[in-house]
Amino acid sequence: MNNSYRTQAIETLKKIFKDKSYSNIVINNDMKNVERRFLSLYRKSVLGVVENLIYIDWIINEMSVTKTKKMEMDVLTVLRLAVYQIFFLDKSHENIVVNESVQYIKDKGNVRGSKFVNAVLRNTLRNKDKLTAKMNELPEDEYLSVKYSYPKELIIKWKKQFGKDVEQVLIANNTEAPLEIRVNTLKIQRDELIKLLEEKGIKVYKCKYADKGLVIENPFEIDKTSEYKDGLFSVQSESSMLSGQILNPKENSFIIDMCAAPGGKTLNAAEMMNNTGKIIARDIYPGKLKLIENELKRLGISNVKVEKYDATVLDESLIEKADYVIADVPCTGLGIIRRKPEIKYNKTDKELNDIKEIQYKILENASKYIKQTGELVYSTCTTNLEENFELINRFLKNNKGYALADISENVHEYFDAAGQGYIEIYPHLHGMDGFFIAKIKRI
Ligand SMILES: C[S@@+](CC[C@H](N)C(=O)[O-])C[C@H]1O[C@@H](n2cnc3c(N)ncnc32)[C@H](O)[C@@H]1O
Repeated sequence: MNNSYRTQAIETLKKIFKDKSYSNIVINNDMKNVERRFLSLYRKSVLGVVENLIYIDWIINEMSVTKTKKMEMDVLTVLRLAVYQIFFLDKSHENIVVNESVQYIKDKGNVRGSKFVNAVLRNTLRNKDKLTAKMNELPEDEYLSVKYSYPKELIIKWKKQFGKDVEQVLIANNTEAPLEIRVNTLKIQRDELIKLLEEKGIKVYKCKYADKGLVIENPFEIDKTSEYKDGLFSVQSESSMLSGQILNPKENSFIIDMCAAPGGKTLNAAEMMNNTGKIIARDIYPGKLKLIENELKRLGISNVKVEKYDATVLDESLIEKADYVIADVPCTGLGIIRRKPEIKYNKTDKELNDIKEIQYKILENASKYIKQTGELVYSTCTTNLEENFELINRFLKNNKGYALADISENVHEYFDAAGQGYIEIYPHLHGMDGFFIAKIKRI
């Protein structure tokens, strides 16, 4: 091992914890400072700490009189990284991990801190088996919370929702998500792209549920390939692709995408319409809209107009104008913990209540934009019922002119509720990101 990647990993972790930045964004940004041969260890270690934070802090608090809440940020972060590596990575490196961690704090001029780190980590190494045994004896909710690193409130909530499957749910949400890509059918067909990628030694197979999707088995730096630069595909999760498959827009339609950035669903719809018709792609954050504009050029799409707009404000000029509306609303993100593990620690009840009201308002506005023959797809990347079926139900009760539309033909035979107009996707059942997708029509 080598200390240089450790220094960067600690800096990255500090940004994630102190500034509450998304791990995937910070990692992608900081990766350039890490030697190529350490990239995989760097990424795995940073994500591993975030994913197993409650477990790690429980171990540190068992082994130290000074508790994690009282520790200096540098010392705490070094300990978190080392404890992760001691418990989750190759055993043979344990002593190197301790030595490098102690050295890191010493190099900062903190001799007392380095002695403390040494004592906690040596103590941890000596007591590893005892600690695991003690963890296994914790009362059930606490055990699940510590072992899989989810706040206790979420364990209690999910026990109510998933019953005896809760442990499977926790495990599935801690499992690394596959990298999926969407074939740009304006430029190439799926079988042809498979051939091109395989010729380069990139192993791919077809997604089970998404007709335009491929799973990349050995995903590193896929965006450096000429196929990516030529716009033959985009990175998009299979669940997100299904939302387009459910929308299934006809050529020459007019679509409003109310929460469009970074553009996955807009771009998929544009490809499905064969670059005909028109899509207005809106988002409240102008910085994120630039991402869509860049993608339009790369993919060769010309039927999209990008606009900054707040979806909670009704746009009178668009009432009953759209053939389709996409309302891919901001949400708690509890379905994408596999990709952004910090999501499990961040949400409060107040935030949830605020977000539900925003979602409801966006849905209400969306419903006003569709023509009499139009269709609206509402989606979230959360498994939280309050943001999903319950929200749709509330809307339908308050708005008698609307109903759920049968989508069973769009998702083949796989989802029971598709005939009733919606699907619920779960990592533990489908191996995909947790999503809710519903199609609503006027009646
Ligand atoms: C789930 S993401 C959309 C993902 C996107 N549809 C895609 O497939 O790539 C939700 C988006 O809603 C945007 N957003 C949040 N509040 C908004 C508002 N009031 N009006 C419009 N967009 C909003 C966020 O910036 C975020 O990009």
